[in-house]
Formats: sequence, structure tokens, C-alpha cells
Amino acid sequence: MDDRAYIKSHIRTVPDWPEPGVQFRDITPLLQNPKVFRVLIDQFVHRYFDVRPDVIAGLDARGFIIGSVLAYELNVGFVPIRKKGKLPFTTVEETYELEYGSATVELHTDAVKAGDKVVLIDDLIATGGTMMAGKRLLERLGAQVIEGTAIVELPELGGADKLRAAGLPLFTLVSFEGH
Ligand SMILES: O=P(O)(O)OC[C@H]1O[C@H](OP(=O)(O)OP(=O)(O)O)[C@H](O)[C@@H]1O
Ligand SMILES: Nc1ncnc2[nH]cnc12
Repeated sequence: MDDRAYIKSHIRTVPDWPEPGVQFRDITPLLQNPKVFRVLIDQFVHRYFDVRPDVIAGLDARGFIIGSVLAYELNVGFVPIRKKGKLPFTTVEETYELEYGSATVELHTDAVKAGDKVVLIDDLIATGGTMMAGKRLLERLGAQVIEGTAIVELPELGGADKLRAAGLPLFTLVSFEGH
């Protein structure tokens, strides 16, 4: 089995969660297994080692788990983009629609400097709303989002295409048909 198939085989699908019709792609079995977790992180490290981003920005909450490890391995800083109301310092914020509900995310105004090259990371791209909001926040502070990355993309929800059409290069490892 190649690395991507190995990673995919450790993502669990939970039907009708958190609401009927949603096929929830659960990465916890992947994180739980140290061997596959290492294979996963190595994929991102190999992708970004020579790119030398200035910052890794992770999306709340599952983007933090992989984003902080990636930043550590690349020896660059990690900045969290958090759900509204969690960051203590001055912030910029963006509101967006999700596959289930809507949300507002925030970023500290001193999280990046103008001109910083940022890789934006999350576990999964569904409608693309979360990653688009993250991109907008970083760009409002003058940073350049050089690539968005995630373990999973769900092509039928159109988010990955929407992000690419908005000019954001994407790197994902696994794709699932259906919602
Ligand atoms: O492409 P989108 O349609 O925006 O959906 C993807 C987002 O949805 C999930 O997070 P969720 O908001 O459920 O929060 P969590 O990480 O805190 O569980 C997932 O981890 C992504 O962040
Ligand atoms: N189907 C899905 N599985 C896991 N996380 C998600 N976030 C949005 N849609 C999702």
C-alpha cells in the first residue's frame, strides 16, 4: 500500500454525524497510531522543507494538531486561527458558512508580518469556507498565503475547486467521494 492509501485506511467514516446526511471523516484513528501519524507528518515535511515558509498557520481545532508538529519539524513559528472569543489580544475576524452551520474565526493582529510567506493547514477541506476565511485573515495582515494544505478534500462539496479558483494553490493527500 502506498503512503496515501495507508493514511486513508486510518480515516474513519461516521455516517450521519453531526447531522443526518453528513459522512464525518474522522482523523482520530490516524493520530492514535504513531506509525501512520509519522507517515502523515513526513508527507507535509517533505512538501514544505525546501519551500521554507516563514509561518505555519493552523485552523481551529484539528489544524492545530498537525500544524504545530509541522511547524516544529520545519523550525518555523506556528500561529493559530481560532474560533471567535478565544484569542486574548487584538484580532481581525471573518465569518463564513460551513457544511453544517456558520462560524467566525479570528487571528491576532501581530501573528504575521507583512510579506510573510504562510502555509495554511487544516485536517479537511469541505466547502472551503474555513480555509478561505483563514486566507482572508492572513492577507488582511499583509501576509502571502503560498499554499493551503489538508489531509482530506471532499471534491463533491466544491471547496477545493473554489479555493484553487480564488488563486490558492492546494496540496491534499486523500480524497473521499460523497459528503
Ligand atoms: O471546508 P469547510 O466546509 O469550511 O469545512 C472544513 C472545516 O470543518 C471542520 O472543522 P469544524 O468547524 O467542524 O471544527 P473543529 O475542527 O473544531 O471540529 C474541519 O476540521 C475544517 O476546519
Ligand atoms: N464531512 C466532514 N468530515 C469531517 N470534518 C468535516 N468538516 C466539514 N465537513 C466534514
